[in-house]
Amino acid sequence: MTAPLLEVSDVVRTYAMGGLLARHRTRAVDGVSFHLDADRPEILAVVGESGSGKTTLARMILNTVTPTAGIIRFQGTDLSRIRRARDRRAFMTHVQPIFQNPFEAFNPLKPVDRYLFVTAQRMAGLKAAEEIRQRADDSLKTVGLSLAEVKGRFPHELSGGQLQRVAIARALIPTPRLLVADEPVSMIDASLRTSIVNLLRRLRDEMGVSIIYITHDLATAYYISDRILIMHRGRVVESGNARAVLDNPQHAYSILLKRSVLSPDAAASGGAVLAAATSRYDQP
Ligand SMILES: Nc1ncnc2c1ncn2[C@@H]1O[C@H](COP(=O)(O)OP(=O)(O)OP(=O)(O)O)[C@@H](O)[C@H]1O
Repeated sequence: MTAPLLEVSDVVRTYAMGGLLARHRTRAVDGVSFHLDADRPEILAVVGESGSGKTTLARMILNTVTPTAGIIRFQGTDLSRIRRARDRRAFMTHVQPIFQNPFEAFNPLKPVDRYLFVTAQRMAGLKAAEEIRQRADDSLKTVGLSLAEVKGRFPHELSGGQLQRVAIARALIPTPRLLVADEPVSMIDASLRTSIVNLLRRLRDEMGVSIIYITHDLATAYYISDRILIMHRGRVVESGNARAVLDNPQHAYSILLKRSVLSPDAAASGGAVLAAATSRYDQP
């Protein structure tokens, strides 16, 4: 039997909070379990308000934050057992991050093509200059750009949408099986969001890449995801087929989340309506 691509089992992450006298632990992620099949690429949306634990969960899957309890396995390997640099590199060829702000992901003083070349050398193990250039160009073409367009250009010479495409191209160079995309379109101009979101869908359909898509945005989650996890205070309160859950949420928090996000007031309030509504939900 093939091991799942990713198995997250009862994972917890706590952090110490407060000063010396009022020290307590907060459960950023509190007993989360799910898995991704190895033979069925999918987009899994993880949604929830700010502070619900989405980024902490993403970091544990990327193996940059260690769970306090529980196990995460990638292709059957327990991530806590990956210690040697060589094994870490091998893991990173399979699981790649996409971050929220592409301008923070690149050094402003380095031309962006350097990143692609270094990734092709270090992560994909390519040696010949022509092979490296070719892999960078192929990867850029997958995201609708080309090496000729970005060669020698610095991050500030590209739009946010173009730079996020370069970040995705870089992540694709080692031919990963899983992308962990944490709010990948929230800093991108609204007019360019759809093209990035469509790109994620194409990567699933044409390259067989699974994607964990972390977002506040229920509309794009509805549009591209196969499954959804709704998180609240570190826990998964509802999960299932994305359209079924969003069309007909069952859990009180999911109903509130949908209502708050979709109400006309919500767009104008920049999240204040959601925060107010969910804090009402939190009242005992
Ligand atoms: N390094 C840390 N030290 C202490 N507390 C942390 C740390 N990282 C996260 N937390 C806390 O854990 C909780 C979950 O945070 P997390 O960033 O995972 O949520 P999120 O859903 O990704 O929020 P956002 O959408 O705002 O990024 C929050 O209460 C946060 O303050």
